[in-house]
Amino acid sequence: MSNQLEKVKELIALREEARLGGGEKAIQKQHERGKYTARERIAQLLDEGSFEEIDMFVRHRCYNFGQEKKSYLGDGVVTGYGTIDGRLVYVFAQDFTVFGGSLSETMALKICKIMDMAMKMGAPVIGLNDSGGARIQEGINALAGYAEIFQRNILASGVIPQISGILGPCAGGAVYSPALTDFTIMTKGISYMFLTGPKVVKTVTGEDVTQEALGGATVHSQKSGVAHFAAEDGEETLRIIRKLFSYIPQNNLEEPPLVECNDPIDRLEDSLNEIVPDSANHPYDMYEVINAIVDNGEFLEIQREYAKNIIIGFARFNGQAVGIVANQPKYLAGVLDSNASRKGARFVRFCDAFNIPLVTLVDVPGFLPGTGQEYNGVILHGAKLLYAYGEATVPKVTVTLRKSYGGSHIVMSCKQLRGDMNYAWPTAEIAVMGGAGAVEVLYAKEAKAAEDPAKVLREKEDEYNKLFCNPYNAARYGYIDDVIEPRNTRFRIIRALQQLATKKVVNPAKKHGNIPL
Ligand SMILES: CCC(=O)SCCNC(=O)CCNC(=O)[C@H](O)C(C)(C)COP(=O)(O)OP(=O)(O)OC[C@H]1O[C@@H](n2cnc3c(N)ncnc32)[C@H](O)[C@@H]1OP(=O)(O)O
Repeated sequence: MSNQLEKVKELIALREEARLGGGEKAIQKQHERGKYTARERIAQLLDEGSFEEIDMFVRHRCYNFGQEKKSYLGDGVVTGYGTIDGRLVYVFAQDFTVFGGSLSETMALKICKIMDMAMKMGAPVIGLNDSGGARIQEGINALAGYAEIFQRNILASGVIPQISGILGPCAGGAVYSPALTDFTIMTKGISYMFLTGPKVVKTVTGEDVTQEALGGATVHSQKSGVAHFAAEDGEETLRIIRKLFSYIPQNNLEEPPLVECNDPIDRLEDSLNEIVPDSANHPYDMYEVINAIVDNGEFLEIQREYAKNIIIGFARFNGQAVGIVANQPKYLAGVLDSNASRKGARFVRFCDAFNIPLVTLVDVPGFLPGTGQEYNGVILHGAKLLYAYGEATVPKVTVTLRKSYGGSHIVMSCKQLRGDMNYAWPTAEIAVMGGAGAVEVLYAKEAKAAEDPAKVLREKEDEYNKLFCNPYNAARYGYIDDVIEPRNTRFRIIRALQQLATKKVVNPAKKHGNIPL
């Protein structure tokens, strides 16, 4: 065998060794935990055969606690690039078979390298997390590694999309990298995220709690809002990432991919002409409206289980990706509260950063009143949504279906917040407040003095409703561009988006704004 062939053989052997990560036993253990390995996950995520691995021969350089005798090719992370539906993405997948995927100095360097490449090439970064956190043997160098990653997450924010899949533990400071990215997808049963684990919680606060109850996928998708999706298993987590990616562009200078549309743009949806109940206090389901108007009824909902009074997610109109924000009358009457405002605001800002037009469907009775909300800072949280809509320069199409009262009317992409096309259904009620509340304020004294107070209030309420609880008063001032037939909503939105395709608005130059946090 020639010298060269010998060397090629050696390379092949080294590659085989690297592909085994922490070894066959560790891989078996990973499978027994119900988890795939880093390389198996990458293969499921990317187009077949598209992955190009980088830094396979990197080893850690720690000499503490006998670490020099224990090192693995590639260390605890697999990094590289590949494609999803033919589009370039950069990927890192933590390898739990090597020191529990814990972050070493060299692992951080590998992750930073592909983040830097992604920034240079203007392509998204997808991180698959499965790690015991900072590699304890490496001390401060592991912490420095995290800080390097976080700094890159921050600089990449709003420039390239960043998506985090959580497929195992993600604890301590490690949680801040996913938190800084745009979307976090957790996996039920095998993933958890928390700052301090159950043992520390018990020591500090005395509270007894399991890992699942403290930071499992269900907790973070329903209670905290940290996770945007809770997938049933690892495969679903990766499928969601692929689907999500189909709606978003490569970077902040590009448009989302246009998809061929086989759903007629002028499809009339007769059911919408009768969807709003006669009684203002009766709900209807906003999902029915969304499904009826978007291409083929396809809607990728984000944070489905969190703050259900507002619905956010991606859909397409005539093949063009949009972000949908909609009040849900079926849940808490669609009222805006702190969590709904935060949820909506972050989504609006993502869409604006990445050139995704916004379609807003309004049926909102107001902000939720009371000490619970006020003590929780609803003023600041509501202001976030207001700020997000007000600063957004992407095309903004708003349709008011029914209620649109007071401050919540302003917040939900009204004309003065630079809404481009503001439509209303004939059932819209756009006013300072509902009739019953208004007459209580205006005519309480008069009613009290009358022979039949209820009759006075009823008459005044009728008068108020006739004057204000309709779309025509707002349309009279041009605050509503047109009152449209509900069944025609799809077509009118598509027409509006076509018209707005060349929209250019530039906000005043500044270092950055100071969004209320
Ligand atoms: C930025 C600041 C931070 O990150 S502070 C957070 C520091 N990390 C932690 O406190 C978590 C420590 N690890 C753990 O609690 C457990 O290993 C967790 C993650 C819960 C996983 O448990 P389990 O599934 O039973 O696996 P295991 O304990 O057998 O671990 C597998 C191998 O991985 C190792 N490992 C784990 N975490 C680290 C770490 N942080 N640094 C160094 N090594 C770590 C374990 O020692 C174990 O190694 P081995 O297979 O026994 O050789």
